[in-house]
Amino acid sequence: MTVKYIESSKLPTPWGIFEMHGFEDLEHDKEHVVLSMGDITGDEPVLARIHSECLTGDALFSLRCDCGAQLQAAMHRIAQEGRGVIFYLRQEGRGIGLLNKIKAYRLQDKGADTVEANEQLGFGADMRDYTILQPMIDHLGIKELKLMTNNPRKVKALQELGVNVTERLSHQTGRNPHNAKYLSTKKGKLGHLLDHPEDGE
Ligand SMILES: Nc1nc2c(ncn2[C@@H]2O[C@H](COP(=O)(O)OP(=O)(O)OP(=O)(O)O)[C@@H](O)[C@H]2O)c(=O)[nH]1
Ligand SMILES: [Zn+2]
Repeated sequence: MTVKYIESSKLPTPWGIFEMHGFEDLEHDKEHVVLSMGDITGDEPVLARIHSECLTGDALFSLRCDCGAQLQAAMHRIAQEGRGVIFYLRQEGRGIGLLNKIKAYRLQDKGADTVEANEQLGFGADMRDYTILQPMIDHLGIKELKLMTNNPRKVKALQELGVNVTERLSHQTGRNPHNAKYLSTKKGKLGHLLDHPEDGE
């Protein structure tokens, strides 16, 4: 197995006290973190967020995307329910890494959209690989997920890997004037299910 469980500790947050589990991903040389609350084993599907690292949005308050708001909303929803899990996967920039994301942002500053920018740099629109999830899910004893996401391709990718997603829960938040075009592109080119009227049909 290339993903190894290391240790767990408490993580107090503004929304409640989570349990934080650290995993080492030997294949990709990454350290992943899972936050859980309540008993996530058992037959009842677990409220879950599979969140891809976004240093700019999650930690630096960037308004270019909706990641930070989605992360906070997920923590809030889980705390309200008292049971759930957040996989914080170190797949920065949809898998291209932070420095390439900055290059992509530079191209977007000059007019490209988020997909065109990746392509101009020689990457696919979405380079993420979710195979790392299975060992973490198995270790934590999770059977089924109800997933907070607007991305149906994420649900499909997980189901193809054998991860049981029973339900997709819409997770729309964090829209602002700086990310409106970005969200429209996610809807138009990446198939995200967003229902703001400005995002078109
Ligand atoms: N390459 C690239 N990555 C970006 C850009 N904006 C955000 N990201 C990354 O996109 C990832 C989040 O993916 P999103 O497409 O926003 O959302 P998702 O995870 O597919 O879907 P949701 O579950 O609905 O959030 C994070 O790793 C961000 O760092 C961008 O313009 N270019
Ligand atoms: Zn982001």
